[in-house]
Amino acid sequence: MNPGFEDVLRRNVERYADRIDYVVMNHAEPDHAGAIPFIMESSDALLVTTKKGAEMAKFYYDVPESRVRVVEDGEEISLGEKTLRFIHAPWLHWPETMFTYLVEDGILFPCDFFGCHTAYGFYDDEVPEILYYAQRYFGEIMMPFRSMGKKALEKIKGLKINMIAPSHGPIYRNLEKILSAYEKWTAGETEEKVLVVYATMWGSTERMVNLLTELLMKEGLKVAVHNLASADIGEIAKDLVDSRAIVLGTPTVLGGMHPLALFAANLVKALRPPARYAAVLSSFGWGGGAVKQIEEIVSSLNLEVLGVVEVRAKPSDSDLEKVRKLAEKIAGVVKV
Ligand SMILES: Cc1cc2nc3c(=O)[nH]c(=O)nc-3n(C[C@H](O)[C@H](O)[C@H](O)COP(=O)(O)O)c2cc1C
Repeated sequence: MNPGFEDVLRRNVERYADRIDYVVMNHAEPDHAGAIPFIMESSDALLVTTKKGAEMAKFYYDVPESRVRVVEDGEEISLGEKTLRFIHAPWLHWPETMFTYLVEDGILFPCDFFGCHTAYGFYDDEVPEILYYAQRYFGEIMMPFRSMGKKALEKIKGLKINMIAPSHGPIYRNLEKILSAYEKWTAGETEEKVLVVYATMWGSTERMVNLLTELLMKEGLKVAVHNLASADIGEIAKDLVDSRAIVLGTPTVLGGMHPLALFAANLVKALRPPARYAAVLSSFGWGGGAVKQIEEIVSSLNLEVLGVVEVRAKPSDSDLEKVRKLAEKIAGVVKV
């Protein structure tokens, strides 16, 4: 629980129990574990976590070894009528993460996995656009750890799960939709979709972006376009989850990429999306430099560059023809 909400936590605990024996820490990040110093001080509880979690609890929350019970993968703790089973699920999205499974009720507490950044709705079926929130969260938090997510999904396959109660967003009592979405996202399955992110100062890059977008849409592709001057980074992360190609548009600024485009390129690098193809649109005034910089970044990613259209000042007719050719090439590989 977030630091600053200790009193809320205390009141909630007092409603249900007169003592605490165990505090389960699925994840050490402060939004989940920030109240641990308070709860450890005000009780004799043991902190239940993975080995890595014990190390994190020591550094973040000064919890001594004597107050920790390290649990192995699959280990259970009986609370009398209820049993908690701990499932190691590392790197979702920190190294210490685990899931807790309440055996008798079939409730899985996967912490951040399956999360949504929305406070709207208690159960999934009360939020019609739940998959939108789930995809956005996946893109922002889980996408770089797709292979670990895949392993975790395999691990919980044999469990009888009635509900999934993540630590952010609604509780899932209908599992099929979210499980099949996670199967797809962790496998890196993309759609016939192109993500276009761009910056522009005087509209030249934007003219090429607009033409490319129009042509790709005519080809029947989904196109998500974000002008970086006003873009919502979470939306870009969401669109990276299922886009097969990424187009970056940037003018040259001071011998390199526009700072917003540089930011976007670094974001793509960090989030490790499943896209396979890239293309670049760029404009310069005298000497250029943006394309060289973007090519350096893209070469460190696992992306095939389908084309670069670089124009001086404004795009000429022959430049626009190159954009048309690029659109054809993109459509040719993105459509399967
Ligand atoms: C602040 C600023 C810095 C620029 N730096 C360069 C530069 O270093 N090299 C260059 O070739 N052009 C430079 N330019 C010119 C732009 O790259 C050029 O105007 C380009 O056509 C802008 O594309 P846009 O219309 O998509 O914004 C600069 C322009 C501005 C406003």
